[in-house]
Amino acid sequence: MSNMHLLKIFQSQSRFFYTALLGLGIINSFTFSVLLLFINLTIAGKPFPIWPQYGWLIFFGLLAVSVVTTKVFQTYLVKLTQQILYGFELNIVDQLRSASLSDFQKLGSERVYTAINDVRVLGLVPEVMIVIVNSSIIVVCALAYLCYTSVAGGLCMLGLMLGMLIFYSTRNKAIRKNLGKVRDLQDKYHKYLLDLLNGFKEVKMSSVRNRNLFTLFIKANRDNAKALGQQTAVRYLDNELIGRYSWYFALGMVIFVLPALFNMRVQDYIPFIIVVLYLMGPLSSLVGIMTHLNNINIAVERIQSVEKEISTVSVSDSKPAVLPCKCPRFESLRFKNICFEYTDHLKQKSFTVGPISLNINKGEIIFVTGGNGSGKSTFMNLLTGLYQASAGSISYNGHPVPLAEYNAYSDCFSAIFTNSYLFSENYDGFDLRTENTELMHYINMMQLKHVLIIDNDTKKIDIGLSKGQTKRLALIYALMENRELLVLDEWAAEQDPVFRTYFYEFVLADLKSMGKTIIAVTHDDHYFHHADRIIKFDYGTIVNDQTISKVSKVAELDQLFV
Ligand SMILES: Nc1ncnc2c1ncn2[C@@H]1O[C@H](COP(=O)(O)OP(=O)(O)OP(=O)(O)O)[C@@H](O)[C@H]1O
Repeated sequence: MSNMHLLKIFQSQSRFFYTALLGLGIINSFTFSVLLLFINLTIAGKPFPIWPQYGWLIFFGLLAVSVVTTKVFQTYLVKLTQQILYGFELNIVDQLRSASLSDFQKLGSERVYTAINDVRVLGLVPEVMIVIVNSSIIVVCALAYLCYTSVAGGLCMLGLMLGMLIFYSTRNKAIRKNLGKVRDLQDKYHKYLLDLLNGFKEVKMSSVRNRNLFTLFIKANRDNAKALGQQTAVRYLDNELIGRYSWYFALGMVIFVLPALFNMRVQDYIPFIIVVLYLMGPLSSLVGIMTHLNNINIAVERIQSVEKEISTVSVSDSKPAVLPCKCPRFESLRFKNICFEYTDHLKQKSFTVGPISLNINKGEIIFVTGGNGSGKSTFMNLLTGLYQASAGSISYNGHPVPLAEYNAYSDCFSAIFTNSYLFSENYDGFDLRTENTELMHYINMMQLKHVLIIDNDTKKIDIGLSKGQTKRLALIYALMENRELLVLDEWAAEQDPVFRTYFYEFVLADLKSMGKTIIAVTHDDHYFHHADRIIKFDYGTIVNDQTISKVSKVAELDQLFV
């Protein structure tokens, strides 16, 4: 990404950006030129050509104008940068929440963490931009002044600077490559950290795993990053060193070579010496700021690539047309030739689900069964609109559901997945007070009356539950969503035998009488006779879809589905 791109981002945030930049440029170039002229005239013992008696006033007046202009621009830039910085941050999260599940799974949380960290780097923009603008103006003014004094000398200096520019841009390319590698290492580092945090128990349970994770992955990664970081820092410092000393070299040329070459008198080459000295500060600032500029450019590049990846197939939040905000009463759901493919990192198909065709009717209790890896969870993700089918169509109450309405479609389901997650805050806005009779009814139903602690003040349920209890609380929350379609993925797997029997024999019937339609993935073949229908998956397709008559014997079911 070029620096121009960064400027474009600023212009897109504030349409006065280029104008402000130009204003600052004009005022400061005028100021710096006049200051340079003053210095040279004073040394040459000449008065200022306009209003010589008010020279001091012009000098300090211009300084004041330049300080005020830079201050105004600086403040404007800081505000703009913060706006862009927080905008980027929110945009990443905003796009993430509307991304499809498969995009999110492909992206990986570690990339998101690195991008969020990268956003912070943008805080350096005001400092970098002010240095670049002011220093470049001084360089241009000084060169122009030099050319005005002596064309040959000015061109010599210009040549020297161009040489330095080419030298820096060549070295900078190598540095940018290194910085890119450091960021890739950062992505991996975040991944290993997530492994350590999410798999803490597993890490503690094996000293080999524990040691390998640390030494072979985390430490090796950090060692690599350290080596690259050192190499980059040394290169930067070398650049600075070469830049500074080549300018001293230029000074030496001016003092010793120019006078001899062009047969100059002292007063002729004094302006050169002044200009060279005048340029030393800005040039070294420019070289010094390159580190930050590179970091900013790389950060923006990476943030934008993450944003682009997230936004490729993001589902819009726009108001649904077929499915209004509140889901219409459920009557039927139809899957027609639905297909889905997982792809590997080379975009090759790794597993295909479908074509799946089926109808689900109001009030049905459907058990979904099949071996490990047969496609049950993938089907559940397709059913709930979390995955978008590559072919086929879904109809809700006879109306086809377009891609743009998948969010609204998902809102028709309550779902508890195998690795269900309980949030730290009540994002659903549930009424979590003991006075809420509905809540208390569900708590009784889940036999958690003496386990859950409801804090009426904070309106929160204190969480510190076993796995089975957590799943029961998840079901309470799911029921409080008051949705007609309930999807459960191996919900009862963590329940004790007594509660499991109670769940299949009584809870399911209760939920059905409340008007729920239930689709549950289960391996609990002892309870298959509590379903109205059993769907069996194998190799990604439905191999059996059987309605269970109430008179069916458990033995018959065993033959059919096990
Ligand atoms: N995120 C993913 N990326 C790529 N392939 C996947 C992904 N998730 C699942 N698969 C593949 O899809 C196939 C079906 O997986 P799925 O999770 O749907 O099976 P399942 O029937 O639910 O299995 P289980 O009973 O073990 O939970 C598996 O072979 C798996 O390798």
